[in-house]
Amino acid sequence: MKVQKIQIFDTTLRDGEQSPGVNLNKSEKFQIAKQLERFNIDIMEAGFPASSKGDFESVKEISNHVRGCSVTGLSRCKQSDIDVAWEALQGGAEPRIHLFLATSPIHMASKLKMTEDQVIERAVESVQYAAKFFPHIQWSAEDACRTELPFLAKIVEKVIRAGASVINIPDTVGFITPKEYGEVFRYLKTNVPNIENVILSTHCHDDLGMAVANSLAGVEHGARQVEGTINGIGERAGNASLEEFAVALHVRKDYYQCGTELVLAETKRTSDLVSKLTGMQIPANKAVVGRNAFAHESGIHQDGMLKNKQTYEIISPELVGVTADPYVLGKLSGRHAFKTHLQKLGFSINDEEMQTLFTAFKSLCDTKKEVTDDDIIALVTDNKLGKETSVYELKSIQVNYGTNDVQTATITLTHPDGTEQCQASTGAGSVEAIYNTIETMLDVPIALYDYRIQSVGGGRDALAEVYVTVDVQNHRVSGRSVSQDVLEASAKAYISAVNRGLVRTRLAQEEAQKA
Ligand SMILES: CC(=O)SCCNC(=O)CCNC(=O)[C@H](O)C(C)(C)COP(=O)(O)OP(=O)(O)OC[C@H]1O[C@@H](n2cnc3c(N)ncnc32)[C@H](O)[C@@H]1OP(=O)(O)O
Ligand SMILES: CC(C)C(=O)C(=O)O
Repeated sequence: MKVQKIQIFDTTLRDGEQSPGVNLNKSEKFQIAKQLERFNIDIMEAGFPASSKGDFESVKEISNHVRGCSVTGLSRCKQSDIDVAWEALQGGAEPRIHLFLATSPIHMASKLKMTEDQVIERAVESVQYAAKFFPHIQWSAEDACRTELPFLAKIVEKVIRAGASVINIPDTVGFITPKEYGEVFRYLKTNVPNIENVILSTHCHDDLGMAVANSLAGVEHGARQVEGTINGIGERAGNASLEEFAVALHVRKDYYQCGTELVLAETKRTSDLVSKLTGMQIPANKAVVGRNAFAHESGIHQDGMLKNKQTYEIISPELVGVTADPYVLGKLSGRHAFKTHLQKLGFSINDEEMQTLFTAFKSLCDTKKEVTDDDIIALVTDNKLGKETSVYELKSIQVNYGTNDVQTATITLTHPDGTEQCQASTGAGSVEAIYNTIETMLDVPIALYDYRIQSVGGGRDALAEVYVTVDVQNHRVSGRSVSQDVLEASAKAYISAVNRGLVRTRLAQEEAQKA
């Protein structure tokens, strides 16, 4: 099968920056440009040089330093814009200008206030003028998809004759459907002489959610360049998302018989960088780069995936540089995924334990939105603890507090072997005094990692709920306790975390011995 190459024209730094709220400085634009170079795009639209001094400087810097692709800048059909663009782009390896002029009746009459003939004349003049400087000229018919086809064909013919080597057919307002867009390309191919000598390009907006589908339709009808942005950012609802387009071509090569030369493994990194620097968050369910794009939560899907990934996965996450665990445990998960996850966490569980743990897991899921690894470790250790008698227990606690004093806690603790010990220690605060005292009585070193307190219920008799996270011999574990008294809840939460830590340490030793 012969695979036809599609050129990727990235306009993240131009149309992408037209996203409301996005404003990239020179250094941010340069960082994105270098990542786009690693992504191996073919053409990078670095900005609109005549729009501001800052954008001019950015385009110039990118053009002078990016070598892996051709750098271009947008320009109105206006000599002064073309001059500024040349000044910014002339240091580049393959300088290219992107000229545009609107061709739809509404844009010509209301915005440009020009007749059809004037628009043709201006377009031709501008291409001819740009040809004095630039070896490559792209010309775009702004709002092409609301342009009458005979007029579109006429102006395209004239600008080709004037020297344009790429003709772009933008769906500026995201209005067209895939079938109609294909028709536009088919019409131009049959009605414009010498059109085979130029590259036809798509540029689709996503107002009706069809930007990627339209770009693919353009490719099916002869477009050999596709414009878009990373994460689909851009004016209004954005542009065609390049990562979605490229992965669609890759996965459905059998159908499109076309491909890009993008380094797809750089997809996620590129998307993350653009999201970070533009401040535009990626929706979790966004195709290819969303947090959930490769995540499977329901039991039947997870079971299928564990048996054969091809049951539910058409894109391998590694293809686009995603490494996250695909299995999300939640209330819709089943036994197969739960057991596999326990194994990943280092626990081998027999059938009887599995039954108890799975029931406990399902009830936890009914009360908690997201079940984390910490929760699952707590389930396993609590299951073991439930059968244990050998744990530390708080027998009594007394705290001496004074505003000008160091605080003192006196604690009686029952050790796992049944013996009792009473000890006192000081601390800068009451909770610290309690934790210092408990630590002096334990056989293992404990490091406090996190402490949080909240009230349960309202009013004077509200309960105190304390969460504690500690490290016990390299195992991070949490404990929780609720009590009428803040200090008692603090002590009990700490001891509960320590008990879990000790069980976790012992389980790890048992697993190591088995291995
Ligand atoms: C579809 C697109 O995404 S096109 C790109 C859109 N991007 C941008 O506009 C971002 C950068 N733009 C800017 O910074 C400013 O608009 C500038 C610097 C380009 C121009 O600013 P101003 O001179 O103040 O003009 P303003 O933006 O208000 O109006 C645009 C003018 O350009 C004209 N114009 C619009 N498109 C074109 C074109 N392709 N070729 C020639 N003239 C054009 C308009 O008719 C209008 O002319 P008028 O002043 O004679 O009425
Ligand atoms: C300048 C052109 C290509 C454009 O951005 C559009 O029409 O949307």
